[in-house]
Amino acid sequence: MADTPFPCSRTRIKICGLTREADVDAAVAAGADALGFVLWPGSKRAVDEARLAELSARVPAFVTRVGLFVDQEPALIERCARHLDLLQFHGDEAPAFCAGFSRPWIKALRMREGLDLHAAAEAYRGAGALLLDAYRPGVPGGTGETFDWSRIPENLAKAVILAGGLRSENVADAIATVHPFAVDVSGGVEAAPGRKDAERLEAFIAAVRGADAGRG
Ligand SMILES: O=C(O)c1ccccc1N[C@@H]1O[C@H](COP(=O)(O)O)[C@@H](O)[C@H]1O
Repeated sequence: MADTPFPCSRTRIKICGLTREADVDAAVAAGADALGFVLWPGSKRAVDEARLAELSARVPAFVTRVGLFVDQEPALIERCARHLDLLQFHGDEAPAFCAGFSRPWIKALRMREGLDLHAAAEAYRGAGALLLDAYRPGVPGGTGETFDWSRIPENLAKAVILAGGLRSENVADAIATVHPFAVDVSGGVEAAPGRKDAERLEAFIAAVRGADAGRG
């Protein structure tokens, strides 16, 4: 097992951007640990509050329901929280804002040049983890792009959820390089935006499990 502050023999897997019942069922059946629902209306994968309630009701116990928000209204976030286990803040939310709700939270950081991850880990010390995503100007996330994984220090004081352009073909390399606590995928398991592909989902989860088995 890697010598990191958050060693884990089983990399947790979050499947994000679910919009359909069949995809929720497929992700649960394939063994996902967490399911993400995008509440930001600018996304091609957006669901509204009513749809969130329907989809989250299908999720069995011990699978974490995560709501993704981008600089949104506190009242909306708190209403959605009723159907969620964890909040994912994917915009420019300040630490105090993220901490102001009735659920635990994680903070997404886009890996723009010059980002000091140690400073961010200290600033967002109330987060359950930091989710690291690719940076593309003007786009808050879900770009399907990777970033230079070697920029992630091994001794970060927060658990890392690695995101950004992951797919079954590159996730084993990503795990070997970063030793993340969890991986997060959206576009890499889709047939089209918001429509997951059961075969790609299964291949992704098998690739993660294969990488875990190879770590010894
Ligand atoms: O999925 C979206 O549309 C989205 C919109 C705004 C912010 C984040 C979004 N998605 C998240 O981005 C990462 C990486 O996604 P991908 O695997 O590269 O497609 C992941 O956390 C998505 O949930």
